[in-house]
Amino acid sequence: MESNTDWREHYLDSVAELDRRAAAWARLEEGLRRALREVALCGIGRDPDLDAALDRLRRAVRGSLGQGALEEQVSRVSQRARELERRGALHPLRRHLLDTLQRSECRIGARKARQMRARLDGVTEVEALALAAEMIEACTAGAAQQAAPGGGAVRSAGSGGVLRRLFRGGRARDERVVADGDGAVEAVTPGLRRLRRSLAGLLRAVLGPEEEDDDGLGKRIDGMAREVQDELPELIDSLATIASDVRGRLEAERDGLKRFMASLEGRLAEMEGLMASAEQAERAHQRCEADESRRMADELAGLGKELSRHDDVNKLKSAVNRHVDQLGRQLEARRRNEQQRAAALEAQLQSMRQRMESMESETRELRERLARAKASSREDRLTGVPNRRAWEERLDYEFARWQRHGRPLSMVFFDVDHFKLVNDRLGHAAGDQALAQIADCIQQRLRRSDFMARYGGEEFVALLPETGADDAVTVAEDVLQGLRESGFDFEGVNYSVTASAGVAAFQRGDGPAAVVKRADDALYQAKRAGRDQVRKAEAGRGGDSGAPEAGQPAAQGADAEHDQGR
Ligand SMILES: Nc1nc2c(ncn2[C@@H]2O[C@H](COP(=O)(O)OP(=O)(O)OP(=O)(O)O)[C@@H](O)[C@H]2O)c(=O)[nH]1
Repeated sequence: MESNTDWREHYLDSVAELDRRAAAWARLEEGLRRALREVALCGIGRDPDLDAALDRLRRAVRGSLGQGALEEQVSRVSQRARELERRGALHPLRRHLLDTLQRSECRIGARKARQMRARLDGVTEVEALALAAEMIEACTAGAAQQAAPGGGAVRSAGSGGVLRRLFRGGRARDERVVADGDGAVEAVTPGLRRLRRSLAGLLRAVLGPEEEDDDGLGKRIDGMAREVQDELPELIDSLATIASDVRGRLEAERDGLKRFMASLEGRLAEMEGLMASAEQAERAHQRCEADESRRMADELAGLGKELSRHDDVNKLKSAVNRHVDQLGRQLEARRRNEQQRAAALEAQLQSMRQRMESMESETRELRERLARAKASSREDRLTGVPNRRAWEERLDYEFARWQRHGRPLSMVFFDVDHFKLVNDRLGHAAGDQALAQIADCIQQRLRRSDFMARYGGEEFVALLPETGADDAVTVAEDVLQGLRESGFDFEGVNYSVTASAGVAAFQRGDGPAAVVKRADDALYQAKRAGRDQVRKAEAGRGGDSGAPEAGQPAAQGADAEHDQGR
């Protein structure tokens, strides 16, 4: 019985022991499952402590350690994994800060960046934010140092003109940014955009808006900047050359005008002097004449006295002779004086006449120069057709006429198709020649009463008075046909070229800006429809007759639209 009881207890103990072990293994298995889940969640290689714990766990699982040690390793791995999981929300912030640090290393300095990177390990959210603030401060300090005269980038950029140095300084920084990775390419674009803006500003400041508009230089530079980003330093240099040429020309004009004004003042002063001396001479002459007259009167009085005093004829004769001689001498002297005075007056008159003539011719020349300058400020230098400024003036004029008379008025925009390819394939010089020939071709196909201008770049615009939308479409089609037939010549070879056109007629209530927009939209439609064709703007309010209703104001709301531009 005893032995039976012992055996049963022993058996039950064994079962209990097995149950305990099974439960322990189940716990361990559960622990391992959890650990593996968490490890999978966290990802291997994310953290040195976790990697070490995983290593120890791997060794424990391989069996060299006892169960207690195994459990301990599992619990360490899960604890570390849980910690990492808890800080998971920080990861994007940390990664972002690390990226930023890497990109900004050149500004912050390698040592400081290394220190900051070390501090990023295991930081809390608040600490990370504090670190970000510190980073911003360090970057700003770095930038300020670089911007300072003789600072970093500018100093290392070498010689070759202020603009070139500035740009190279900027580009060197940008290049470093590009080298940092794909996302950083974004950082270059705003830089270039800023640069283009600065170029446009520079252009406007140096040339003035009129010069810029003259040949669409601003637009051209923008296009070129986009195309040849790498060649921007050269572009800036050529821009600086153009600017200094134009400024030189303007300064020469101003100096010429100054010189003319100075010489005009000199001439006027000279003439004033001549007039004053003529007046003086006249006064002296009058004094002389008065003296002479007095002397002659004295002589005559003396003669009278002699006549009454002398009874003796001989004495009387000699006295009369004396007086007559004296009077004769006085008259002779007076005649000589008169002759001299007449000669002096003639000389003065002659010199004044010469001065007047030279002043007239200089004034005429100046007037012509001013007229030429005025005309050239309204002419596109590249193509010789009116420029944007002339266009604005003519548009105002034709718009006012249209408002007054209400006769049809249409606008056509022409844009050369794929013009970029001409530049790309044949070079900019060919592009320039093509534009001049295209402008000529358009002008040839228009009436003399029409007005055509270069709107900018490869875009031209025409105003067709007394022409409704449908007739304007016919004219535009004729122009496109002309371009198709003539193409353009470059270095003895004829190349084909086409253009697209958008037509819009003035409608009741229109201001110029509304018509410009409709014609431009129509041009866009022509481009979208495959180019080399004309599109007419949809007739909006009031039909497309082009004529305001009799007695109605033609341009309701036009004033508001008028200055908006495109
Ligand atoms: N040679 C030269 N090129 C110019 C001038 N003004 C603008 N361009 C160029 O004209 C081209 C216009 O290109 P885009 O605006 O892309 O138009 P496009 O190639 O004509 O194409 P679509 O208008 O869509 O048919 C750019 O390459 C400008 O550099 C200029 O005065 N001379």
